[in-house]
Amino acid sequence: MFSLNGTNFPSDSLSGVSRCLIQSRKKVYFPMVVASVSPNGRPADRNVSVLMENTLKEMKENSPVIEKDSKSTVTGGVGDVYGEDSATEVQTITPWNFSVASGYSLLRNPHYNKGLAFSEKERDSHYLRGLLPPVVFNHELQVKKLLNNLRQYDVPLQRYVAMMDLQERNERLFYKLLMENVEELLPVVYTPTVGEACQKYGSIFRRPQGLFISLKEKGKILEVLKNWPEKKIQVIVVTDGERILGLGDLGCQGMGIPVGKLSLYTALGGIRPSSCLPVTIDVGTNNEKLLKDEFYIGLRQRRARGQEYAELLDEFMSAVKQTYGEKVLIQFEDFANHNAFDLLAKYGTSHLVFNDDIQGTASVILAGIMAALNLVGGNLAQHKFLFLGAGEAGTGIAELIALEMSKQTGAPLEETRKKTWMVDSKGLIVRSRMESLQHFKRPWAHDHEPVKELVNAVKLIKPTVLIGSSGTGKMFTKEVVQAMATFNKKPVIFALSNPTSQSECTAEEAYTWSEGRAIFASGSPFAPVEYKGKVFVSGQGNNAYIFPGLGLGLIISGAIRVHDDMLLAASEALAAEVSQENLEKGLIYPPFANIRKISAHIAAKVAAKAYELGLATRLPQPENLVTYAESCMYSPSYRCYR
Ligand SMILES: NC(=O)C1=CN([C@@H]2O[C@H](COP(=O)(O)OP(=O)(O)OC[C@H]3O[C@@H](n4cnc5c(N)ncnc54)[C@H](OP(=O)(O)O)[C@@H]3O)[C@@H](O)[C@H]2O)C=CC1
Ligand SMILES: CC(=O)C(=O)O
Ligand SMILES: [Mg+2]
Repeated sequence: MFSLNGTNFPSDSLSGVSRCLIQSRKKVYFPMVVASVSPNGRPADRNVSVLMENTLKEMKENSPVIEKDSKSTVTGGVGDVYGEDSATEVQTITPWNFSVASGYSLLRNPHYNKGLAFSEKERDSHYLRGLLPPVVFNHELQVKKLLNNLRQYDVPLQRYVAMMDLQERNERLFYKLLMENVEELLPVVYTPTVGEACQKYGSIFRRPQGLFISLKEKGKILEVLKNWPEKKIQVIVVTDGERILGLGDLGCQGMGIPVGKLSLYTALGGIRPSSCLPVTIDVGTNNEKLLKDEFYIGLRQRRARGQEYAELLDEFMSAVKQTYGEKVLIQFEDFANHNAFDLLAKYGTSHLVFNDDIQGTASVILAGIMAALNLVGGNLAQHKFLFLGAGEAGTGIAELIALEMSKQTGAPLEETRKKTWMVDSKGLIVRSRMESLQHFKRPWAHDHEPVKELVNAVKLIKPTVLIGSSGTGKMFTKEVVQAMATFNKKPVIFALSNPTSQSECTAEEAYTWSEGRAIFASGSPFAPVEYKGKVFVSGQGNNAYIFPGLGLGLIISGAIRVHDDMLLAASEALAAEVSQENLEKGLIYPPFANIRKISAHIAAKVAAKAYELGLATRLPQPENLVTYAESCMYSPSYRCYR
């Protein structure tokens, strides 16, 4: 008989190796799998078979964050099962703190499955004989095969489904494939394809991903969080699905976004997948088409508003803090603006939260502008900005530009904001509209006569930088782009709306209509364009450049709050990664191929800022934050199971 935190088990119910786990003093043999407990609480036999060997020292070294990358076959992480505190203690067995992985179950467990890459020895020791064909593939060959398979699909959604299937089957293979082919596969797991996937989520739904918290779970969210199999969560991306990209209210089907964003946290920012939690809050949908769709997966009711909504969100935010502590990062994603700004203001002072659409986007676009200044000349304060779209993305970017300008010139924010103009669905935002404006638009209501059409606003304001954040496609017409090109030698144009169908213009339109003079970036990627014998490559102005590195920086420093200065630091770090060679091609963002290195630099700057502001709790501050950030990143290399 032995006891695990008060629960007694017959000693023959665990294999010898697991007894070794309990008994060993010097080395801790830490099972990936503790036990499968039957309803009567008895561990099922043969389940403790996959072991990772780790010394206590290694565990302590590994403990701060995520995962120490390691070339070793056996180390490579802490807390994959229990988290850092588990090094010396086996946790109480409850239905949610163990998993089964041996033999057939091992092949069905995406965290540990290696498919054909299981070695002969592993096949022997982990009851896999006969469950796999005789061939052994290495990781590289598996990646090659999958890439070949993916390229056979002509329809992007088929590729998306294939990638999700892989993630559900073999997580490490999924991440290796994604990380090594990030430029090719980002558009599959992220914008634009993830937009279509959300629209059709009900039809393509196979296995649930992430946590669904609906009004039905009101009063029980703490329990719902316990149903999630992982205990050590470091990043949560949460949406309520009301503004999914530029596609509007997709209700519960917005889950594709947190899932996609978090796979980028891992692939681009090195956050361990098991510490990422995608969440969709389902308060209904006002999308009539979905409400009538028999395959819709969410609550079939119109959206809850007011107190009912606020109470559910409040319960969620409290439950998260109670379950995962105050250092869990919560990223708000794709909320409609009537909730987004309020949620950020409400929880920004009590939780480690940021809104990706408002703040992450601001940071990435400010970086792009900083890089563009190398091409167009002048400093920030010498430029004039016009936005189409005065919502989360638009006003978020505008505010960060004003803040940076204020820091650079010493001018008050009220002054630097005057460099920015905005057009919404009712036309130019001017002072005479003040009374009817939502609060986040008011700082941008300057003195001017009313102007209805964008093209007229462009002609009157004469901006040097035009930014589309309207969620409405094709708004940068030929006339608009040509107007920009009449008074700018090199007009800077951002068409940020996602997915591609909602882009304010295409790369081809921007280059052709400006006669090859535009400095162009877009939210969703465009293929290179040939114009008059020259090839133009455009950058992707997407918050995916920022949030993975920002998150990594917050985690490695143990930050307890997000501060605007961290966003500015992230912008500077990203802009510094744009090489002369990139600029010569007209690129104002570095290639995504280098994103892990870029994320480490962003993380280091963000972490340094957290220490400087006294918001970091992980002490002492590492000497070299870049090296430290890199050393903490998740590696998808397979582990050798003993
Ligand atoms: N590239 C990136 O990294 C990111 C891109 N985005 C994209 O930006 C877009 C907007 O997102 P977000 O700011 O959150 O959305 P919001 O709903 O908060 O804001 C949209 C704004 O666009 C205005 N608008 C809509 N249609 C028109 C039109 N035909 N003419 C003029 N103005 C219009 C709205 O006007 P009104 O207020 O009058 O209704 C509103 O001000 C989305 O497509 C999203 O995918 C968002 C975040 C990041
Ligand atoms: C990129 C992103 O966050 C959006 O389009 O909403
Ligand atoms: Mg978003």
